[in-house]
Amino acid sequence: MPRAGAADHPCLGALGAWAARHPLPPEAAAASQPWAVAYSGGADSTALLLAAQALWPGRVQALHVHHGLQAAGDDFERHARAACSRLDVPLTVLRVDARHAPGQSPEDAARQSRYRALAAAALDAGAACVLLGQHAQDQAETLLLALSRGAGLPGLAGMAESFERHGARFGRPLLAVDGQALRDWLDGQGIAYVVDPTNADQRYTRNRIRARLLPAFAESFSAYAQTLARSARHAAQAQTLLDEVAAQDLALVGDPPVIKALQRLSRARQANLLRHWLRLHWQAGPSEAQLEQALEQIAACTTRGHQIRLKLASGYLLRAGAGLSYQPPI
Ligand SMILES: Nc1ncnc2c1ncn2[C@@H]1O[C@H](COP(=O)(O)OP(=O)(O)OP(=O)(O)O)[C@@H](O)[C@H]1O
Repeated sequence: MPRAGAADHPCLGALGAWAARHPLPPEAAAASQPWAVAYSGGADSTALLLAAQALWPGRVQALHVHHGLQAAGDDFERHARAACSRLDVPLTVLRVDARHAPGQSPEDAARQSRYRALAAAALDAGAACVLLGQHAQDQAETLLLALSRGAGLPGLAGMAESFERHGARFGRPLLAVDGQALRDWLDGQGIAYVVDPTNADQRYTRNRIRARLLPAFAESFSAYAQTLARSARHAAQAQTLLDEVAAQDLALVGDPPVIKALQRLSRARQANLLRHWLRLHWQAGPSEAQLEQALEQIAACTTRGHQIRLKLASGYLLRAGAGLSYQPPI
């Protein structure tokens, strides 16, 4: 791989700026903890791996997940091994069982098991953070996907540039980097990467958005990736405020919420509190119709004998004495 640390690498600036915005905790920085890069072998994570290696030589580890789902998985692993050996970057290959449960989408199952495996491997390796390769067009797709599903603010906030999952820290330093610029750079350098054949499968909504919607957007609004990203940041900021209000309200009405105290809040604050409460303890997200029903029931709950039992997300909201309780699915 020629000129791996080239100064014109389109991800270098973004990675450095991201690291400055999200400094490592002092003990991690002092111990020179390694950075883990989630390396699929595709263009985005290849560019990220090269940028990380250029910025922190000798402190980068690659993590490659073999999902065991498609025949091409073995080729991806072979490619990852060869590329990391050329770059002199230590690589850990993680084999996961990504089969989906009934009712779960295959992509979601693969994503869940991937994050779990990456987090466990990063903790094992003592890595400070796992870096992911999503770029500006991925963020735009995420936003359009959220809009197409009628998502609320958490969905419209798009992908976070730093978050914690399964006890590990993750980062997405390339969210403002143009995907085409990154691929052009790799091609110009003669750096090979794999192309996942399922990315072209138009049965997936995300792929249809990428293949049809984004080109149409780009034709009419050349700065669409930046403007959509700005909208995502506004939504994320508003969601942070709503979470703060919900946390204050929850402290006021009790956890689990006392019905009489809940009824004293405005309907919008009740809805915000219930969403927050369900997400906080059970990562559950009720539909708009379910939430409306819950609010009706809470408003009608003015006598001792009034029972509440209704489906909320995939569990049940119940009345338990003076308060609410939630029964998650078994
Ligand atoms: N099999 C994998 N092993 C390790 N990391 C992965 C794997 N698949 C995805 N990732 C990480 O998650 C990010 C987003 O994944 P997604 O499936 O959206 O992208 P991708 O098309 O695989 O991207 P890339 O071009 O980097 O391969 C990737 O950039 C990479 O950092």
